[in-house]
Amino acid sequence: MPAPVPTHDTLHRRGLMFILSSPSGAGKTTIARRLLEADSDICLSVSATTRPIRPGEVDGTDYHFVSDAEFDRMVEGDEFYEWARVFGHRYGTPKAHIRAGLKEGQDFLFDIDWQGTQQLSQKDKADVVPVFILPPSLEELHRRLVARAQDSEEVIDGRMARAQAEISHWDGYDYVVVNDDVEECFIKVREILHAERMKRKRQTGLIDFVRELMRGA
Ligand SMILES: Nc1ncnc2c1ncn2[C@@H]1O[C@H](COP(=O)(O)OP(=O)(O)OP(=O)(O)O)[C@@H](O)[C@H]1O
Ligand SMILES: Nc1nc2c(ncn2[C@@H]2O[C@H](COP(=O)(O)O)[C@@H](O)[C@H]2O)c(=O)[nH]1
Repeated sequence: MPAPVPTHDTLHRRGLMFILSSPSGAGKTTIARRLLEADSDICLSVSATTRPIRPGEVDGTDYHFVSDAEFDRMVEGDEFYEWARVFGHRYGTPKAHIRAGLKEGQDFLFDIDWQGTQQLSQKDKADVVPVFILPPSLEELHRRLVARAQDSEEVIDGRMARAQAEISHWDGYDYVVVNDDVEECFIKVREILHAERMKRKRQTGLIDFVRELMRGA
């Protein structure tokens, strides 16, 4: 049977790795959740972490919460795409499914820090779309961490102490968005995702489609 003629609706596209990074409390998890609700074509890359679970978090949905020994086993088994130590705990991206998913056209959303972004960019630059979220001010960042009411004062102080060091990595990102108003920030981030999907290099089915157009069929 002859292969079906491609149409613009059925064009194959390679998936992308959409990364959101920011200092703790700037709002990347909030924006990530909005994006996942609004767009069924992107799914969250659920990281493994050794940090304790927070109230309201669900194991397997927000993170895979694992022991130090389990994390060691995963590192030794080469199960991570990238991993890093952040705020005294280890966090890593399990690589199962991601490479195969990208080939199939699945987009993945990553809520990871600058160390993980560097590692993914070094491995698969063409698939990575790195976005950095900035807070409108350090005062507002502190207010948000306190208002989130999920970390002790000591943990919040530690995260604030690291905020400027995190912000110093802003220039390693292709896109930078200030999260002042959540809705405005979400719209900008969604626009970046939509534009990146249209890049010629990602639309791998274009060659056959254009070939058909050129044949005048
Ligand atoms: N634009 C905004 N205006 C006011 N509050 C916000 C805004 N964006 C996020 N928040 C709130 O700030 C707090 C921190 O947001 P969030 O948990 O999304 O940050 P984060 O960058 O993912 O932090 P972490 O790296 O610690 O996970 C949350 O309580 C969230 O509801
Ligand atoms: N390099 C990686 N960083 C990660 C990963 N998962 C989360 N993170 C980053 O850790 C901090 C703290 O997160 P929190 O949930 O404890 O507040 C934050 O910057 C995340 O983006 C990962 O798999 N790799």
